Amino acid sequence: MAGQAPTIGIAGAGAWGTALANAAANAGNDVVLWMRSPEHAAALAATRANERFLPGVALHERIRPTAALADLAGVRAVLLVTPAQTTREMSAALAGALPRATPLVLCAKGIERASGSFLCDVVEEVRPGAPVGVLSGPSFADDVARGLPTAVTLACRDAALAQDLATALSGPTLRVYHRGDVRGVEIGGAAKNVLAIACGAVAGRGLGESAKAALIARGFAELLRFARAYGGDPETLMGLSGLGDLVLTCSSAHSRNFAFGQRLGQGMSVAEAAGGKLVEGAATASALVALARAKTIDMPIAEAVEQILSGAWSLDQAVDALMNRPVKSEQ
Ligand SMILES: NC(=O)C1=CN([C@@H]2O[C@H](COP(=O)(O)OP(=O)(O)OC[C@H]3O[C@@H](n4cnc5c(N)ncnc54)[C@H](OP(=O)(O)O)[C@@H]3O)[C@@H](O)[C@H]2O)C=CC1
Ligand SMILES: O=C(CO)COP(=O)(O)O
Repeated sequence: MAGQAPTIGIAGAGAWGTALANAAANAGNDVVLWMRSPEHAAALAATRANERFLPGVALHERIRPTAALADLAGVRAVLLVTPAQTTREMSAALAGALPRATPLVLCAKGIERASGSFLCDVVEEVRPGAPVGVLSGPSFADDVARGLPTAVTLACRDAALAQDLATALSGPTLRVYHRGDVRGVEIGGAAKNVLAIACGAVAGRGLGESAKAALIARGFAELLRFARAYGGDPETLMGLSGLGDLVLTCSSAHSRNFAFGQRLGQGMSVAEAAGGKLVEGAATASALVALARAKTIDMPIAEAVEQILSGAWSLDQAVDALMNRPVKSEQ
């Protein structure tokens, strides 16, 4: 990439897109930060802050907000940071704006609900032959934006590209590891959100810390089984994007997925519990469970979350179902 301007493009200026923009700028890059609303872009440019999604955080001076996709045309790589379910429409829009060689790095965590496709497969369908990567790991936007030490993983099938992008994005407070296992990294991010809803529900219902720890451990076993069956490397799942993110998201009410589960556990309806926030695990649960069933992968916790979300089971029924499964060997 010698000779190219060190500019990173970011599509999506919510909490995570804005935090990543600041981190990329801190790492020495110029950043073009795209959002769909021209009014929002004008507000960011005028106030040098994103009060709607990341209040109290100043926008780095090297970030240029824009609502014109064409402004991303010359960048070194684009990080796609809009919700998982917008991946198809956003990659199609970006396909029209970017040269084929520009890598697209997915930062959303989920599985496409309508098709049951992994997000990287969606991007590859829409931009055949173009380089695709995934960035994922334990990282609350607020922490990254405040410059607290954070580590994530960036995976591309092209190992040299993964290393190059990880180096470009790593800075004083964000450490980016690189890896070749795209599938493993994206599975970790997508599935942990569903499991975090279960952990939140247990906390909300007051079922105790022991139950939460059991869910994390047994949830991790589900993650491993699923990843193995769908071509992820189990070693990836032991790392930041798997176990690391599962532990973070299952332990903190700062997570929207955990907080959503917590409110379900306190007795709110599914609609009330979301509270207008993005809850990726709720959007992905049915697709995850359908993929698991298609390969007869045993994922009772993910199944229980899906049954609660679809209204088939109450939380108490889900707990009963999990506790009364036949006694088995731990694996
Ligand atoms: N927040 C976090 O700590 C982390 C989030 N992530 C992941 O990043 C992804 C985004 O999360 P986050 O930034 O927190 O979400 P937010 O809700 O904060 O922001 C979502 C952003 O996506 C934009 N958007 C929504 N729909 C569309 C669309 N159809 N077309 C274009 N833009 C759209 C919104 O724009 P508008 O304002 O116009 O609606 C907004 O800028 C999720 O998959 C999440 O799991 C990953 C790691 C950490
Ligand atoms: O993915 C995240 C942290 O790594 C953010 O989780 P939530 O979407 O649950 O807030």
